[in-house]
Amino acid sequence: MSSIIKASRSNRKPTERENGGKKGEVVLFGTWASTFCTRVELALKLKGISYEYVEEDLTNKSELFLSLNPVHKKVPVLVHIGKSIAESLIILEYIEECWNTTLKLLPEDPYPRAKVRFWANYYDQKIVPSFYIIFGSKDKEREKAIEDLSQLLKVFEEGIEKDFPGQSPFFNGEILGYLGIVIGSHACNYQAVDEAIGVALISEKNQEFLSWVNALKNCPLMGETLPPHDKLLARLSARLKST
Ligand SMILES: N[C@@H](CCC(=O)N[C@@H](CS)C(=O)NCC(=O)O)C(=O)O
Repeated sequence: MSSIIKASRSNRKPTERENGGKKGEVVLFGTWASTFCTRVELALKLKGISYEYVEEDLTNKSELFLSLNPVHKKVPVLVHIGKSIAESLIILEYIEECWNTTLKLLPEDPYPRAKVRFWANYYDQKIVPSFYIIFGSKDKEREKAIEDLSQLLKVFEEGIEKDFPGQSPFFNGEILGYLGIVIGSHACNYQAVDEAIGVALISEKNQEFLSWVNALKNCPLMGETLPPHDKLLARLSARLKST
């Protein structure tokens, strides 16, 4: 793995057990603009796990990468002591279970735990695809797609308020939690998308959601892990021009 880019990244020194004891035992294959990879980086940093980062060129996927995720052929892939794990939500759960002596990403109680997983799943199944539809459409079709997103966000807002009355499920106490990672890694990029498409992605009707996202954006770890705004904007604008 000569192309491995050493990528820091922990807020405190990990214990030997946490980092597996040897350099290179945790390797993340990702790409800088991927919100799914940001999720994994956030979880690794929160748990204080040292890792190496390999930037994968998705236009020319390496044989090594394809051998690690032969089913979906997508980033992120986490390799832990030579074993590969794919799919960001599954990787988050793996990290939570494997490094279970450090801070927790998920609530301890099974019921709120299940609810957090439910809303993370809703976000990935319903909301993430609607961002792609907005990005890939124009004019009236885009207006309709933005309205559809607003309705999905309304369901999300109402569901969160009902399931977590008077508390934020996005943080575990003061610390970013599983749902905060899942939502924030994606939605905190909304300004770059707004600027690229020239329309506000999150409607005025979803002020609640916007306030949650802005709270997540203010979290220092989120700020240092998200892709840089200008670089992302340039990437999105180039994508739009080429379609
Ligand atoms: N459901 C997957 C989605 C991952 C995904 O879509 N990754 C994109 C980058 S953002 C990718 O690798 N695309 C390459 C391809 O589709 O060939 C997850 O949660 O990990």
